[in-house]
Amino acid sequence: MRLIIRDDPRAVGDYIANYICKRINDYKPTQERPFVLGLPTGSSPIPTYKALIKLVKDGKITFKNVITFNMDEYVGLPKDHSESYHTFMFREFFSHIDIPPSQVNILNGNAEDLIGECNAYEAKIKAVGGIELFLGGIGSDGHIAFNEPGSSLASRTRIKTLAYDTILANARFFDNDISQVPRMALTVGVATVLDSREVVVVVTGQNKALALSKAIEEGVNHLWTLSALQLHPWALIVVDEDATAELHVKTVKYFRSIEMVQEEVERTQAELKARGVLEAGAAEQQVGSME
Ligand SMILES: N[C@@H]1[C@@H](O)[C@H](O)[C@@H](COP(=O)(O)O)O[C@@H]1O
Repeated sequence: MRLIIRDDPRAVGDYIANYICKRINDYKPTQERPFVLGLPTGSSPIPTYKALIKLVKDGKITFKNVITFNMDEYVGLPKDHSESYHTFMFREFFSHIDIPPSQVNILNGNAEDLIGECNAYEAKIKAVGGIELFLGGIGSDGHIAFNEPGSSLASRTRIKTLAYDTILANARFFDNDISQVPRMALTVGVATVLDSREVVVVVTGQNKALALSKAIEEGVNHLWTLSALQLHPWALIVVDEDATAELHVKTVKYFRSIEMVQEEVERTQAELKARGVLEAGAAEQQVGSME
């Protein structure tokens, strides 16, 4: 696992957007071989979405050959409700980029057969070849998607009852009225996220600091579902300074030193490539660090 620390949420968003942009461009997606991207909702990914929109507008990236799968959706909230994740995604991201709406996948929390909906979602992910990169966020109790504390780390897309803490946290989007917050959601499982070839998670704000420390400084534990990322071969967590508040100083120093060495390696590789000592492909392969 790699941990990248930036000053504030905006710098975190810029870092992740550039990272995703590079991944998609290096993949060279086509209609026959699209890039499959998993996406979250929440306030934390908004700076990333803003930065990605700018990259699209500046012509640095296109989403024409990208297929997306969202992490979760409330059960029973009308699709066009201002706080449905469907509305959120189009308002904050999809309406501003060039992705064909037919390539956007979001769970239907109003399906007649909710279990069938979840199973079909898993099947569709499989049918398009699996998710290349899953971008995620976390709740303050460490949940990834809506995998609340106690979720099975082997879980798949399913119906989930929300934790009271999450209902309280999300009440800010429902006029601070807890009674308006849906009690259930459809969510991809922890194993669905772990199945993707790469996972990138955004964690910003002091209210996520405890969850971050539990997830990276302690063992894999279903009470902090983000900790399952320790089992993934290619995971990256990008955080702001505030989110590091509960980490040991030595943890922060360690991950900073790794980033420094990684940058040095990348610089050397780029220089060798420029001088024709290394072949282009070889340089990229060596630099793509997996933990
Ligand atoms: N289901 C979503 C999660 O996917 C998201 O990570 C979390 C954090 O939201 P925020 O980024 O607003 O703190 O909110 C909800 O619970």
